[in-house]
Amino acid sequence: MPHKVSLSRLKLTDFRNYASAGLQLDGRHVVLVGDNGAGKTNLMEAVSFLSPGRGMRRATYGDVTRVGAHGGFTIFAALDGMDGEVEIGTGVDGNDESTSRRLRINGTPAKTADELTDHLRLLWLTPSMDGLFTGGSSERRRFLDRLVLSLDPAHGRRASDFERAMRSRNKLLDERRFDPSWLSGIEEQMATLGIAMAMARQEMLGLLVRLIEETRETSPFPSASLDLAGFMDGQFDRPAVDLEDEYAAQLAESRYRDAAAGRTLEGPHRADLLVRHRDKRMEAARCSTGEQKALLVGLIMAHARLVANLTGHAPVLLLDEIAAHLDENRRAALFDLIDALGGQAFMTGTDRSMFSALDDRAQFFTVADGKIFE
Ligand SMILES: Nc1ncnc2c1ncn2[C@@H]1O[C@H](COP(=O)(O)OP(=O)(O)OP(=O)(O)O)[C@@H](O)[C@H]1O
Repeated sequence: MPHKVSLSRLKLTDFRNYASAGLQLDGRHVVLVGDNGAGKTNLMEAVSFLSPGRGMRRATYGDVTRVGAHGGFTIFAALDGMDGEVEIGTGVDGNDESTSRRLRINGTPAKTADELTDHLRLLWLTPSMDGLFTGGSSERRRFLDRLVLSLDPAHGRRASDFERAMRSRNKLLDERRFDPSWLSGIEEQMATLGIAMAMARQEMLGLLVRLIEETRETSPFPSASLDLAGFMDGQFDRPAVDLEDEYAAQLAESRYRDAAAGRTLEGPHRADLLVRHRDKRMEAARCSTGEQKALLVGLIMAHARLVANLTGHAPVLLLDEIAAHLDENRRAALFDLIDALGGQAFMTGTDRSMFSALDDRAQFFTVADGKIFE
C-alpha cells in the first residue's frame, strides 16, 4: 500500500468567498456539501494551490483574492507529506499580477514552486474538464502535461523554456531578421527541449497504457486507448539525439513558411492526445456525455494509481462534483476505487446522500456562504 499523504489542517484568508476559514482534518476523505455558490469548489481550489501553477481554475491572483479584501490572499496547510510532516504557506500580498505568489515550506521561503512536488502530488477532476474530448487540442495538451508533471516535476520548466525559446524565434521571424547563427542557436534549444517534452509525454503515456491494460478487468470504468499525434509520430523508438537533429533541421527549413504563418508550425506545441473508448472502438469525442465522463474518471483514477505506484505515495485527489453524473452502483464502485488507492480525496456535492456509500470513510463538512461547519 502506498503511503497516505493527507492534509490535517487548512486555513484560508481572503480567498474567493472566504474572509477567514479553517478546517481540521483527521486523515479520512473529505466531503464538502452545500448549495450552489456556497464555496465548495473554492475550498478545493485553495488546496490545488498546493501544487505549482495557478490552481485548478488557472485563475489570476486578482480573481482568487476575495472581493473587498485590502491585501492579497493566504492559504496555509499542514500535512503528512511525502517527506514527513510539513507546513506550507502560500499567497500574494496585493493584487499586483506581476508578482509571483509567496511560498513558504516549514517557514522557509521556497526557491521555486516545484519544491511543492517533494511534499505532495495533486490530481483533480472538475466539471470544466467535461468538454476535454470535444474541445480543442490545447486543453488536451494541458491535461496531458499536467499528468506528466505529477510524475516528472521538471516537465513544467522544460515546457516553459520551450515556449520562451519559440516566442523569441517567432519574434525574429516576424521582424524578418533571418540571422542564421542566431536562429540556429534558438532552434537547437527548441529541439533539445521539444524532444525532451515529447519523450516525457510518450513515456508517461506508455506507463499509463500498460496500467490501464493491467487493471482493465477489474475497473468499474471503461478503458481508454491513448495515443499521441501531431509531432514526430511513430518515431519515438529512435534515439533522442537523432530526433533533436531532425527537429532542428525541420525548424531551419521552415523559417520562411513559419514567418509567413506568423507562428511555428511544427513542434510539441501542436501535439494532441487521442483518446478512444476501447471496448466500443469509438473516439471519445463521439461517445455519449455519460460515457465521456466515465472515460475521464477512469483515466484520472488510472493515473492516480500510476503516481502512487511510481512514487510510493498516494496523490491527493480533488474531485469536484464527481458523484453528480454517476448512477448509484458506479458511485459506490468509484468510492471503493478511491479508497483502495490509499490516499485522501476531497469531494464536493450538493446532496449528502450521494456520498452515503462512503459512510465513515469520510469526514463530512457543510459549506454555506463562505463558512464551513462540521
Ligand atoms: N474573488 C472572490 N471574492 C468573493 N467571492 C467570490 C470570488 N470569486 C468567486 N466568488 C464567489 O464564490 C461563490 C462560491 O463559488 P464556488 O465555485 O466555490 O461554489 P460551489 O459551492 O462550488 O457551487 P456549485 O455547486 O454551484 O459549483 C460564488 O458565489 C462566487 O461568486
